[in-house]
Amino acid sequence: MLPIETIAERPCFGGVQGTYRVASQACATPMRFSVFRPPQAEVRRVPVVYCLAGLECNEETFMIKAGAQRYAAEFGLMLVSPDTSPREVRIPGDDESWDFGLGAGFYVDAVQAPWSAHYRMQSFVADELPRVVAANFPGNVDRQSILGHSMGGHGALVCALRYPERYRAVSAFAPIVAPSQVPWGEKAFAKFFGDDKRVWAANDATALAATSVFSGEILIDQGLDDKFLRTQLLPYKFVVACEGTRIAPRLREHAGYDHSYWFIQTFIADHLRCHADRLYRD
Ligand SMILES: N[C@@H](CCC(=O)N[C@@H](CSC=O)C(=O)NCC(=O)O)C(=O)O
Repeated sequence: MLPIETIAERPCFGGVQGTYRVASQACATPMRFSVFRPPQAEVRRVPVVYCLAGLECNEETFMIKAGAQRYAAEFGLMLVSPDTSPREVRIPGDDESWDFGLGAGFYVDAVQAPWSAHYRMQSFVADELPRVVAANFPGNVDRQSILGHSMGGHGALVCALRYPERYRAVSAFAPIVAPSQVPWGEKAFAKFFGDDKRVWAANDATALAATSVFSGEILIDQGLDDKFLRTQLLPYKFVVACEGTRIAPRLREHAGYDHSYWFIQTFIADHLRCHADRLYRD
């Protein structure tokens, strides 16, 4: 059993928006997450979309800022958004910078001490959360998908490329696609993984593209006025890495849009419609 504590629940678009806490075995510390139950979940189990937020965010950021619930209610999708790092256990150095540690767990399983004791966000998202959802909510975890923004886009892509059998769809907003090659990722991976470049590659969407058996389209939206585009995100590297594979990135570039949730709000309906199409397909 994976019992949860309810922190708050409120009506939203005919469904319920809630924040919860679970004693995570993966992270060996309590973890928070939020869930939107659409109205359809009153009478049946509904497909589940995991929504991964970016640096400095928490389990509420995507739910409050993305404007996703209106569409999830329309399409019959449960939304699940985890916190972006452990918080109730502290590790020296976890708050020294905004792009590593607290609020910046990078959705990977650290292998290097001291981080490896608790920073196991990939196991939390890909293994444990589905079991938590199945045990406590009317979500159908045989029909799951995943999306994310920035660091969360990296997390979504890596989860889908590593575990394609678990997700029927994946998409991303302004994802970090090649963490091994950009400052945010280099800093985090050095601390989480040390020098073992095989572990780096196993957690890097651009490196994984050549070997993943994932097949299908991946919608990626990118604002062209995003201040992180040319230094941290580099979506074109992923597009090139997918050439000759069965992964089909559909990169849409949007003049004038930046890295913010205003950008995400603008295109979230397209993402959830794509996810619903695949989640409700036979
Ligand atoms: N403090 C930073 C900016 C942090 C930031 O922009 N975070 C993004 C995600 S970045 C990649 O993962 C975010 O989603 N923030 C929440 C929001 O509400 O916008 C700086 O100094 O630039």
